[in-house]
Formats: sequence, structure tokens, C-alpha cells
Amino acid sequence: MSCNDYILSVDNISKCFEIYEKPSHRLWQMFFKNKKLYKEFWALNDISFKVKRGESVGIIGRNGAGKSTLLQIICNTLSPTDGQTKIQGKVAALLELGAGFNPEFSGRDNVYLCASLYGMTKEQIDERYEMIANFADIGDFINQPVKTYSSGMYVRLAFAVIAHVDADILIIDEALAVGDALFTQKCMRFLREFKKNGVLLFVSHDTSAVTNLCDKAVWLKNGKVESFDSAKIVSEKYMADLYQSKVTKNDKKVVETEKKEVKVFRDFRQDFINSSNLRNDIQIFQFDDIENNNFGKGGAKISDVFIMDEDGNALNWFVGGEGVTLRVEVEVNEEIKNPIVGFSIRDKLGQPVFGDNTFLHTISDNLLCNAGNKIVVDFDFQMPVLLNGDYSVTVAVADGDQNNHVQHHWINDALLFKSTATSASTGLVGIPMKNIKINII
Ligand SMILES: Nc1ncnc2c1ncn2[C@@H]1O[C@H](COP(=O)(O)OP(=O)(O)OP(=O)(O)O)[C@@H](O)[C@H]1O
Repeated sequence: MSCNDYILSVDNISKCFEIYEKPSHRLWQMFFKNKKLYKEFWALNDISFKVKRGESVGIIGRNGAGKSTLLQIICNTLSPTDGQTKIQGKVAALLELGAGFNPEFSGRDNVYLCASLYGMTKEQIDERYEMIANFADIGDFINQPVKTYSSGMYVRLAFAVIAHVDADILIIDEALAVGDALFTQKCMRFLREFKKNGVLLFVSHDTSAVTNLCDKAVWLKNGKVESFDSAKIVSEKYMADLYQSKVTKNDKKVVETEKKEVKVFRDFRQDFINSSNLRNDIQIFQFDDIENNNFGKGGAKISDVFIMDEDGNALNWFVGGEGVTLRVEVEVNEEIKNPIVGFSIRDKLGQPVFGDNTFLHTISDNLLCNAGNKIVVDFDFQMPVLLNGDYSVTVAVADGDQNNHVQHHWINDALLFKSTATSASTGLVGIPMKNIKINII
């Protein structure tokens, strides 16, 4: 592949900040050139990756990892100490709230100011102004000085501008792109369209957002590229690292969760669907690389995961829309006070489709597991109808509660599902319809 195929090329970028103990030392440094009055801090170290047109890349990393520094360098608002970036096309960014806006100017004037900074002529902006104002949808505030705007209004206007300047590369910091739910949906729809032809660099702490929106991801750790790969793989590695570093010194008996009779209904068309070629046949594959796909503190170990029928027989295929049982078996190696066992079913992009855990079921019980115990959990549920494609099942056992817990064992891709025929026509999954009424009046 020639280097011209890449729209963005980040080559060996390093950035060193000079940290002065006192502000006055910065001034003295200008006079005492031979003496070093600062400490060096390398925020970025030898960062390299390349992006092709139509690729979207998530940038993930913990606070202080160097994400903003890298993106400022790509936007050319900060110069690197070493290395270079090569960019083919126009970069537009939503990185800093109000950047490029004059607070005294009205929203309208700022649209003209900001779009002209992106190289648009007055005629081009005249042509697009209505579209930009409609996208921002801030009503009469568009004629008020932006210093009177709420932060949500700032974001709306800034996003509306960068969405209409014909950028080849869009850089979005998700932390800033938060507006109300409707606006976020609008932005996401726009970004999904944009990334078909342009390059999206999307900074986020939320790995689901990254796997949902991006093909690839860069994980920055302490100013270095820890991983650059498919968004799903990088997100899994990042999550593994995050959970491992949260392990603290915290380290019931066999728990067989009691089955309760629950009123369920099948889709009223299920028999018809199951006798047609739309029957949602889902094959199950046991993932064979578990050793490379798991992490955790090790106080408990998931020993088996399978889908079974009512008689407890392990299945190698089942039908979406029908009842199934997902069994997770866990060997306990050390005392666990509040075990939570959970699963998540993800699509091929790593986006969670649905999942659940034992927390709410066992919240009032005092489940204490000792070394040598075995936890057997059966999740009995009606499998939604899956769209065609590959799905993976992540399972985990933790100690604590929903928000604060220690992961003892987390397995990505414990099982793989392959859905080859489906009656679901839209959305992420098909849910059972109790009835559909049609009145022709
Ligand atoms: N102007 C500066 N002078 C000195 N140090 C800086 C400067 N800007 C950033 N840093 C340091 O560089 C490191 C990387 O910062 P950066 O803002 O790029 O991280 P980040 O990954 O974007 O973090 P966050 O997720 O919190 O926004 C941090 O340790 C930060 O303190």
C-alpha cells in the first residue's frame, strides 16, 4: 500500500512539556539559556499509526494518557517535540468548548467566523447557514451573543458548524459532544453517515461507544500506544487492564439460584416462523482461545459456560425467540462475600446487545462462598430473535455490587453464536410480539 492511501499518518510523534517550578522560572529561562530551569515531562512517546479514508478510529485511554495532547497535535494547534503528522484534507475538531468562537459575537456571526476559519467563503457559508442553524436547533439564541449560551448550546452550535464544513477528518471528544438525548442521536446519525467517506477520530472513555462507532482504536497508556487494532480487540484489552488495576486487597455456600415461575408469552407467530425459512437458527461454538481472552483476580474461576435445554443437555444450536438456559459454573478459590455472575451478548462490533447478572436476584441474600465451593447459575430467558451475524458471549464473576466490585474472572468470547436466518427485520434484536392488531376502517 502506498503512503498516499492514508489520509492521516502519525509518524513517531513525541511531546515533551517543560514543567517550571515557578512561573518566573519560565522568564528566567529566556536569559539563562545554558541552564535548564525546568523538568521535562514526556506526555507522548513515539506515537505512530495510519488511517485510511472511510476508517474511524477511537482513541481510548485513562485520564492523563495523552489523548488531548495527541489530538491537538493532529489538529495543528500544538507542535510536537519530535515526529510529524501527514494529513490529506481538511481537519475539523470538537475538542475544546467554545474554541474558535468569539463570546461577544452572536451565534450567527460565530458561524461565519468559525466556518471561515475552516476555509469556507462567505458565499459557501450563506448557502449552508440555514442547514447549520437547523442542525444546531437553538431557536432565537442563534442571534444572541454566545457568552449567554449554556454549555449544551455551545456544543450544538460548534457541532453544527464542523458538520457542515466538508471536513475530511473529524475529531470529536465525546466528553464534549454530550447534549440532550435527541441531539446526541442526531450527532450519532451524522457521524455514522460521515464515516462512510471521511475519517472520524473519536475520543472516549466509553469502550461501547468506541466499538459501536469505530472500526479501529488506539489505546494510549502513559503517552505510548499500548495497542492499535480493531476497536473490539483494543477495547477488550483496555477493559482488562482497567479492571486489573482496580483489584484491591478485598478478596456462601454453593449457590443454586432458585427457579421462579414467570409468566412469559411466545411470539404469536412463532410456530409459523419456526416452520418457515425465517426460523432464527443459532449455532453455538465453544470459543477455543479462552486462555487469551480472560482476566481477573482469580479468587473464582469460571469452569464451564453452555446453553442447555430444559433437561439440562448442552445444546450446539437453538432457535431465537424460544426459551433457553445459559448455565455458568464457577469454582471458588477463596472467600467471596457477594458473588455476582453475569453475562453480556455482543454483536460482531463488540456492542452489547443484552445481558444480565445475578445482583438483583441475590441482593437481599447473604451469599458467602468459601474456597472449594462451586457456584452454578442458570439464566432462564426467552432468547430474542437475533439478526444474521456473529455474536459472542462474555461471562464474568465478581465480588461486590453493580458499581463497586472486584472482577475475579472475566472471559470474553466464552461462546460464539452464529445466526443464519432471521425473522427480525430491523433494530438490534427482535422481541416477541404478544399480538399485533390491524384495523382497517
Ligand atoms: N501544557 C501542559 N503542560 C504540562 N503538562 C501538560 C500540559 N498539557 C498536558 N500535560 C500533561 O500531559 C499528560 C497528558 O495530558 P492529556 O490532556 O493529553 O491527557 P488525556 O488523555 O487527554 O486526559 P483526559 O482523559 O483526562 O482528558 C498529562 O499528565 C497532563 O498533565
